[in-house]
Amino acid sequence: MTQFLTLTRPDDWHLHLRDEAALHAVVAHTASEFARAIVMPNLKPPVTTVALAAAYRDRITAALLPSGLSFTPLMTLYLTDNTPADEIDRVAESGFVHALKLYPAGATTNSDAGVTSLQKCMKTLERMAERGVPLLVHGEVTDPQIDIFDREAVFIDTVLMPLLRELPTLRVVMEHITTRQAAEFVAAAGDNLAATVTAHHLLLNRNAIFQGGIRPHLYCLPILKREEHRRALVAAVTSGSPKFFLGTDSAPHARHAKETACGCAGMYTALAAMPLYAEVFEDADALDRLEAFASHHGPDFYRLPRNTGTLTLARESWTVPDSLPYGDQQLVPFRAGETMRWKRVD
Ligand SMILES: NC(=O)N[C@@H](CC(=O)O)C(=O)O
Ligand SMILES: [Zn+2]
Ligand SMILES: [Zn+2]
Repeated sequence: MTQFLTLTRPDDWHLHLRDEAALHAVVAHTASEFARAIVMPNLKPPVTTVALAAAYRDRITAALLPSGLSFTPLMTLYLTDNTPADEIDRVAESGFVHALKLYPAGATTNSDAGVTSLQKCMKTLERMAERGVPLLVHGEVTDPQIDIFDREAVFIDTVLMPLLRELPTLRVVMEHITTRQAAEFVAAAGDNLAATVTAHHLLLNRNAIFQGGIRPHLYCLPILKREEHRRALVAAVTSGSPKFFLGTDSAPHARHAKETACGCAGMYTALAAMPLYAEVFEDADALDRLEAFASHHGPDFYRLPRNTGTLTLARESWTVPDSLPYGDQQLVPFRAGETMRWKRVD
């Protein structure tokens, strides 16, 4: 049995760091495993311009200072109906903003300012295709008539396919994919389409949300799906295809905002993200493919250099804390109170 796992230092290609006290509470967890992360822009108000992204990047760097960890936040902008095409030129020339994020209005946490119709953004999307700036998509339709478990598959057919037909060179990352349909669509598409996959969608199916009672800490968007879909995701990430890479979608919300009559969507996996992915790959008998998924495919897609340092995990059990400090509140991490199989050792 493998006892130590040393990998090129990985990156997280989908992360929520929040702001202020929350940012201070979480950023070192990510920076202790990952060299870089694509930082999501769904703050309140959202990060819609290169100038706002520069200020947010500075707040992240300042929050990390006490830890002494080296970490590069890769910034993104929140696409709105009114993002001017000229902002894309500023992105392309910035050197630190790496993508724009499409939140269909109303699809998820802090998406109210999101896009109401892609038709309103065509000039801006054309400029992104010209300048090679990737579009990251929360791929779910928002039509309340569509069953929540079908919203990703319907998004592919009704939004993503027409968009890629209209702009065949646009570079797109389908974020946090959760279905067989998404895995198959991405695998079969051109090099300009890739996907991130979370640890929780690889580890759990939708039964987990209701095991012995309702479990608000396992509610996220897109919602967990059937076992058939989880298996398709595991097959995709262990296939060796460069189109799939690591994105935790670690999304902290205070305990009281999760344990309530109408709880927020999001799981906090950043405390031990790599040990979670290691379980998935080990259980699929594919530990030798973890490094490419976690450390190679992402930078290759984003046209960035791979990291030079390493990260080592050891087979060593430890117990995840029941809760973590989160400003003057609490944060319940994924697997709270449970035992982990792998531990980061440097
Ligand atoms: N994934 C989630 O359930 N929540 C994310 C938003 C998102 O990535 O859709 C959040 O910001 O809380
Ligand atoms: Zn999302
Ligand atoms: Zn997210």
